[in-house]
Amino acid sequence: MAKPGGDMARQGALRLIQNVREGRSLADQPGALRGLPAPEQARAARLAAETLRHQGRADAVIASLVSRKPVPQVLDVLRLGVVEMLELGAPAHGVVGAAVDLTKTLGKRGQAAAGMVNAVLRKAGGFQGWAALPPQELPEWLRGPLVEAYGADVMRAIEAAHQQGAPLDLTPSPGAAPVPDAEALPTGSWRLTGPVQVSALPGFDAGAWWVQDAAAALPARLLDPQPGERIADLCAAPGGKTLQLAAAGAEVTAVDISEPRLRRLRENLQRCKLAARIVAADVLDWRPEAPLDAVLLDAPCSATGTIRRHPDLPFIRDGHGIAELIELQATMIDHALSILRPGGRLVFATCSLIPDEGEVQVEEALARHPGLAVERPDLTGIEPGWITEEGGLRLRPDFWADRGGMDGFYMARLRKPS
Ligand SMILES: C[S@@+](CC[C@H](N)C(=O)[O-])C[C@H]1O[C@@H](n2cnc3c(N)ncnc32)[C@H](O)[C@@H]1O
Repeated sequence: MAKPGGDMARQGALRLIQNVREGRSLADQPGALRGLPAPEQARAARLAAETLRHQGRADAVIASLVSRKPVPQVLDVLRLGVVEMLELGAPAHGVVGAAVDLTKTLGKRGQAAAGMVNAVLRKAGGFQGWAALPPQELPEWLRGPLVEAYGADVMRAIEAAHQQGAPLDLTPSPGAAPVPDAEALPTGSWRLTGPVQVSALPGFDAGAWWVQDAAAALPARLLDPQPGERIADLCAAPGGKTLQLAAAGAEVTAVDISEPRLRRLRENLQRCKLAARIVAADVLDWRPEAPLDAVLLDAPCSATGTIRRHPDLPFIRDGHGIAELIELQATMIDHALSILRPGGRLVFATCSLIPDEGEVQVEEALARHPGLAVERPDLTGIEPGWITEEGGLRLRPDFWADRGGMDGFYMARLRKPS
């Protein structure tokens, strides 16, 4: 039986990690922490995420201290302990004792390994050079294509950015009062670093801002919504971009296939006192009554630009399904163009680092649609080096490294011929 406090959180974290090993994302385990008090749930979630984020470095420390690789569950207990001590700064004595107790809960193999866990973690607590160990590498299915696209140096810089994690970015409503201690980023987002309780920040209840990564805020800015324009936000939930379009005064229809995610979109609109028409549908089945002025398509993708927020992603995916997503994105682009008025504009965006889900999609759309043109981004705060050959915007986690990075994203603004 776990003792209250840290032990409950450690046991919860181990459960979360073991579910990740079975292919379930950290965000999709509603029952795993049931029964734990809220603070312990938060500790468990953080511990699991940080252990996965730093797994490569933890494994290097463990490998230097064992003669034989421990069985998987025991290895995860060791990883938790190493990360808690060396990354999160927890005192060794508490961590070692708790890890030994946790190991003993793992059946016969755990009982047999308890002495080894004790010895390894005692030594690991004094390990020198943690900060200098190379960051967790991406798995080969993703690393290979990214090295090919960006080169080995950029790959290492992206992995270093994943190791740093992500700050909290906010998108302000027009005229919102600044949040104390938030850094105003060049592109207009606000950034807070360190632990933050979002609902306790000034302006939360009034809906003066919403949480949105600085990179994720750029597709709506690139669309340049105007008051009264009829705009569809396709694949809209949970609605960060819908809020931006509505705040600009556009007449927005938000379309998404997921009812639960649309519920969050509805709550976000309510909190921010903004309005949009909400449609639960497959975007490929949805057509507006009349052609639209503009469409924002934030297409489903590999989400490989969000690993600093979701360090479990490399462990639960293996590259399968990306070819189907690429095909779906192309079909969605064609559909989005078909519901635009002549001269209307489409912003295509994905939170992916893979060029086949970004630059290549736009090149192929231009080849399929004679007269379609890309309009080069001209946004406050972006850097010229982020603009790609075909005229899109490629954002990477290693950009703004001294400011805390940004999610990986691709976006381009396409103009339908008049
Ligand atoms: C990248 S997320 C969108 C994020 C959102 N644009 C925002 O800024 O908050 C992709 C969304 O696509 C939706 N989706 C996936 N396939 C879809 C389809 N065929 N039709 C409509 N929505 C779809 C998912 O439910 C998910 O909410």
